[in-house]
Amino acid sequence: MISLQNVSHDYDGFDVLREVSLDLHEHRIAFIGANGSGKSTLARTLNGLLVPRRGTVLVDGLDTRRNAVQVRRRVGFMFSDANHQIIMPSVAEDVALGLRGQKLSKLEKADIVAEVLDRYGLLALSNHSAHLLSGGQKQMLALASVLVTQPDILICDEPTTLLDLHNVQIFLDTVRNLSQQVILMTHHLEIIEDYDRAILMDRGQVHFDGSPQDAVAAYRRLIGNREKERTGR
Ligand SMILES: Nc1ncnc2c1ncn2[C@@H]1O[C@H](COP(=O)(O)OP(=O)(O)OP(=O)(O)O)[C@@H](O)[C@H]1O
Repeated sequence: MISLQNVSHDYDGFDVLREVSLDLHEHRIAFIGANGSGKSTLARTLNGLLVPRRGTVLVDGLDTRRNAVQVRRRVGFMFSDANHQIIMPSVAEDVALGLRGQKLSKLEKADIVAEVLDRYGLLALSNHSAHLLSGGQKQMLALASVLVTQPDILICDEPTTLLDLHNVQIFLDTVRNLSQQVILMTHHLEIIEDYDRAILMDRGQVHFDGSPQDAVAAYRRLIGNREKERTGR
């Protein structure tokens, strides 16, 4: 489980997260909220990519401030733009990178890579250039490359932003069937309907925490109120 305790962060004095405390234990949790509300910053604190200025993030009791390596092993991270994540020239090599350092023979690694590529519909593309894949294929590759490391928890920061409707569906179906805990940051409110919990962020704070339906309703009310403030009507 990930636990945030009084987490605050600022960029050069500009507060982005303010005293956020949450225990994240449900199987699938979504974070929603306006641009700049702090979702990506919060996402990056969950696997220690970012250590918050104040407060503590614990992953299964491990403090991200002191146990970065163990935390990264437990928590996989997917960026919205897979180009930030794909490192190796070929599809198979990129997935294999996740197995480096593991005590496995070349043959065992090749078998695992082939099995993972097959599971995510990429086997026929094994030897293709990873950077020449379509956007949807890149996203599936990024997912495969994270999941080959067998994380307990998967953080997805706006994973569907660059995908067309068909690839959104493929991505969602894939994620729906994962046994791992999934924590998703998104602007696509329709994709979180069957999530176990949704948290609405506003100006670096938790504004609402509950069911997806109630969170989306709270978001619409919030936007309505902000619009009234802005226009004075
Ligand atoms: N590396 C950075 N340096 C300075 N400011 C940053 C940095 N990253 C984010 N910010 C600022 O922090 C605030 C929160 O950004 P963040 O990306 O966490 O929000 P978000 O809810 O994910 O937004 P969006 O939905 O637009 O992706 C924004 O005002 C942003 O400009």
